[in-house]
Amino acid sequence: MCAQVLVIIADIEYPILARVRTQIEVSPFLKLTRKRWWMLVSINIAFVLVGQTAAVLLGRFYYAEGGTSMFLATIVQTAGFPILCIPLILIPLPPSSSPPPDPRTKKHIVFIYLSLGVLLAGNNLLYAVGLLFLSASTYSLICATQLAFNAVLSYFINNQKFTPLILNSVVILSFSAALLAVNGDSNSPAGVSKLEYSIGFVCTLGASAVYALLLSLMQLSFQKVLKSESFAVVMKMQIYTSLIATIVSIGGLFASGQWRTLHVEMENFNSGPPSYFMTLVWTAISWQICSVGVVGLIFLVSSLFSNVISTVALTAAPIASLIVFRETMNGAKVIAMLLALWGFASYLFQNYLDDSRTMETQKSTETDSSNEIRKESSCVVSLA
Ligand SMILES: Nc1nc2[nH]cnc2c(=O)[nH]1
Repeated sequence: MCAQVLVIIADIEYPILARVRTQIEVSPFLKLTRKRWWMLVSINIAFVLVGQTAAVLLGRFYYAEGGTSMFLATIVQTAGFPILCIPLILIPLPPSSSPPPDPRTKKHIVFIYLSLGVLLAGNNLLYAVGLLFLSASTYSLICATQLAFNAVLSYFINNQKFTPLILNSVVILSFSAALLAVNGDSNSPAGVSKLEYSIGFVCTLGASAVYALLLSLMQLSFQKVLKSESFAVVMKMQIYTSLIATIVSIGGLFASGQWRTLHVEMENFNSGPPSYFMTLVWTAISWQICSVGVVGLIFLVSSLFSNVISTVALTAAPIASLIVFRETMNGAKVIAMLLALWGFASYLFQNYLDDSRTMETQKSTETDSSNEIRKESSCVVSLA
């Protein structure tokens, strides 16, 4: 899951513009000029866009070339997690101001990592089954519903507000998925039956829902137990949950007996064993590049922005798969894509409104308090 922690989600309470201002002007940790800030944001957007698109296409390529192991396709989504230690080591962290957790809290933290790690493994297995039966374009467009699930779940779990614009975005993204459900897909992988298409659709939709649930639960853990959303804490959450998910997925590979056929699968891979190996390695690397971008955007801008970018990036996969797999965009897919973009726009516009309101309030509070100070100092002057 590229975005697992990642998209720790829709913190509408941290509006984008307000956060941008705060990060640039106030944070001594980031101390960025506006130009450098924009450069870093652009680099991280590129990481998400390239990492996620490459990972989805490579995942489809693995199946298209004769790969059959859903568990192997699950493992590669998290197995590259040691790469995440690089930014954790390279980026200097400010000394922690909070006391170390007591033994009870430590137990809770271990429980959180374990349960979220297991949920993440299940989530990645659902994604792997979805991609087995669907074309890359249909798969990606269904994944875009994660934003709608996110809006609904964060209303119940994270007390996020649900406005008419958010409702509009949920309804439109649901229409987009429904259109793909009833329309079928002329680009479905060879030999996929109607029933298998339905299984692929349901698993991908289920994965998008579980992904949104993971994000909301992670945000809840940061607020209630970890009591921090610092760079190190978020990175550690990403690393430990990926470690657990990788162990669980490897367990699944052995329990299912799929490991016995891996050797044959590699020998029979259409483009040869070296290509088999490189496909898996680069899928794992691509998911981690995407993860670095998602976490980077959370810190540079906000988790909401990060979530929206990774969802918008999903619409790049259908375009890329036109070129790579010669898939075609039929009318239904084009309309589904336009609906998805409309859904994102509606979601973003709500955040823009929240931002503007927060900045207005901030400005008037600042003006009020500077007037207060002026009044007080004139008082002091007159008293003197
Ligand atoms: N981990 C993960 N995240 C995704 N987000 C969209 N598609 C996927 C996927 O296949 N795996």
